[in-house]
Amino acid sequence: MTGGTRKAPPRGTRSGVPASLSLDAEVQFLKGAGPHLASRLRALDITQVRHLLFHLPFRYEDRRHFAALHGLVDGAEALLRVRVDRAEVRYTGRRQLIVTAHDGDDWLRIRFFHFGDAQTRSFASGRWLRAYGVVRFGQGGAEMIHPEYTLADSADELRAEAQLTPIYSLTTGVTQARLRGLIAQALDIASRDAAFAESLPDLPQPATLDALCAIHRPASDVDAAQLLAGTHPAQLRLIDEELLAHQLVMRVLRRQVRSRPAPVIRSRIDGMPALQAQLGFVPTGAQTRVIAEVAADLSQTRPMLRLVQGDVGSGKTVVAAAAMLAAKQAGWQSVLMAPTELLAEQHARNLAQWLSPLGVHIALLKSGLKKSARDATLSAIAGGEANVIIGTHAVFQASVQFSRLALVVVDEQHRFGVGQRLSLRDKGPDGLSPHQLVMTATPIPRTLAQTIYADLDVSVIDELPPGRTPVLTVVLGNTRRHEVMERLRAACRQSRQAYWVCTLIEVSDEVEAQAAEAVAQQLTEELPDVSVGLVHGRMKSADKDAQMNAFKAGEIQLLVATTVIEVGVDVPNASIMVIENAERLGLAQLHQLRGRVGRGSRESQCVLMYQPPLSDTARARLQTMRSTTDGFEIAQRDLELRGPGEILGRRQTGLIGLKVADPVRDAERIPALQVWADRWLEQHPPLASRLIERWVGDIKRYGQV
Ligand SMILES: Nc1ncnc2c1ncn2[C@@H]1O[C@H](COP(=O)(O)OP(=O)(O)OP(=O)(O)O)[C@@H](O)[C@H]1O
Repeated sequence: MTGGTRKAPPRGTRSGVPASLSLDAEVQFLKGAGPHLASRLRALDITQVRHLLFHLPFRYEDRRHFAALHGLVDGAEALLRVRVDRAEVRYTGRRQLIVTAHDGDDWLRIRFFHFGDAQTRSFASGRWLRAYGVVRFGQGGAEMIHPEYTLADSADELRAEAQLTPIYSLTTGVTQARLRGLIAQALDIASRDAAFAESLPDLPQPATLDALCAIHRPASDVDAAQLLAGTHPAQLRLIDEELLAHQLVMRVLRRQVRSRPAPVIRSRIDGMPALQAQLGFVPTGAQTRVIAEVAADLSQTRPMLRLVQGDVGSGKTVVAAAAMLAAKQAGWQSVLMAPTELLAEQHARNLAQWLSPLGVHIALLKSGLKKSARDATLSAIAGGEANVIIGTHAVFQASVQFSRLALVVVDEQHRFGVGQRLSLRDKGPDGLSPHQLVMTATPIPRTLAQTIYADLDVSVIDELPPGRTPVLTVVLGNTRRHEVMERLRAACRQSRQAYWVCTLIEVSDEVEAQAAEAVAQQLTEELPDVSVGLVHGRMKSADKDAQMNAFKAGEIQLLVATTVIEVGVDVPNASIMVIENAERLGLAQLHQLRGRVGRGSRESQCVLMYQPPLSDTARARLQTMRSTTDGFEIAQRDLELRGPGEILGRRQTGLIGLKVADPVRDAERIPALQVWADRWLEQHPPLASRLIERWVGDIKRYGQV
């Protein structure tokens, strides 16, 4: 069934879902699903039926009325009903099919660049066409490129939709219609679930399930303006629920972690002169201050829970290095957990360079190690010879036994779940709970950080290392791709190094990898005198490693990459970054990517290429990137520009893995929620734990709320 295109069935209508299915069931058991679809859905973090409920539309399309061409503004999305006048194939630059049609008053040109003969013939003169897409007004009048369309022989056969059409983020092999059908089943299952019938105090109406239905299947009389702006009561209800659950879980987490004693590490930053000698630079004032804050925490008898916030390239790794050195000197082990293997390897390289000469034994745990090598590493960790252990979340598999773990450093916390953070408590020896240091490059104002990360104390590195020249950013349409290549050729001749980042909207490593391979191939052909490398998420770790090492060593001059390099990759000699389809990325992601250059003293450039035509928001985003390199300013602009587009259900790229709420946008709602959170913990612990379970997952096994 397709919930979005028909009038919504009343809540509770059976969509043919087996009565035995619960919200915890795996999605593969839903009608029409199966293991294959289920494996695809995993890319969207959907494994259980309940996850579908909270996979919310990130925007809506309004196809409820046919628009008149003369009332439209440039760049508007519109549903049109027009009559075909003629269709012809032309060669103007590119082979294209141009369909000319009119809506009674004005003319519209529709262009297709990919088309077949049958399609060309289908646009017979006099037929009616229903088209949905972006309308552009150029010199030749109104125009649509590749709209979604339906043809009919009479106008009456073409109707508008009864409701707003929800649009979900997708992955390969999963269409909007498919997802809508699955979500409709999930809503039916939820309507039989007792937990959803429970009324929750404090929170405003509508109740959760009604809110979910209103969002997934908006009624025909919904206040569309509110829904499109993300201010509908149903949306606000979910935002409040999620923020409340978040406040609750942060409180529980802090209480639980700090209920145990911690290893006491007295360091007085003794290791610093020795460390400084290894670094080859003097830490900035901000780094020194934050290192002192961390050292003070480590000397306490309760575990540290500290967030270190610093803009891209501000030098957070140095803080981690100082803390881990202090732990080693006091006879303890540390773990550094990175979000990707690529970063784990890079940290291992950097830290080995700084810390190995000081007698610190570093162990890198990565996938694909031969059994004998892995066993040797595991036994060095269990036996205590390894002082610093680096890896992805795999460092906390059951097979990894620590000897004296006292400090866990988590790089980029939003990829690390709350339950996992809580479980760290059990990893220390003799009932001691290790200290936790979280590092993030997400710039948010300090006061807000303290509210959002209610479980953490916050330190900010608000100073960049000296001698950095700001990155010069240029914005170019991809018709000028050739020029960009010429520039790269010239730059590589001067022994400069560059990244070329391929981006796609689709959430799929596979497609992204293919695109990157194709670009690498093309660049190799067009720039025969430049050595081109390639890294993407589907490569074997050893191959990625080899490419990164070669890039770092300067043997590769131009590194084609997917957004795997977004977080944290550090090659100071790389001074040019080209980002393809930059208009598709959010500001935060562009800022992270651009942060990969401008890390050395050389003047750096970032070329943002886009596929015209640009929407107004995309244009404003790219303009922001051109005008500033300050992460806080960019975050502020990001918020202003977000507008009615991406409202709910963005992928969890945000700060702390929230699905619906945006703590920066929704900041003013938080104070009330903090009061409720305290009250719920005191008066309604079972409700608190159920709300946490609904939004965050099962943390009960780690202790009582
Ligand atoms: N005080 C300093 N003076 C000079 N260079 C520094 C200083 N601190 C760090 N660096 C260098 O700056 C680069 C960036 O440091 P680091 O990788 O720790 O940044 P980061 O804060 O983790 O950035 P990102 O969030 O982008 O990963 C590294 O090459 C590092 O060696």
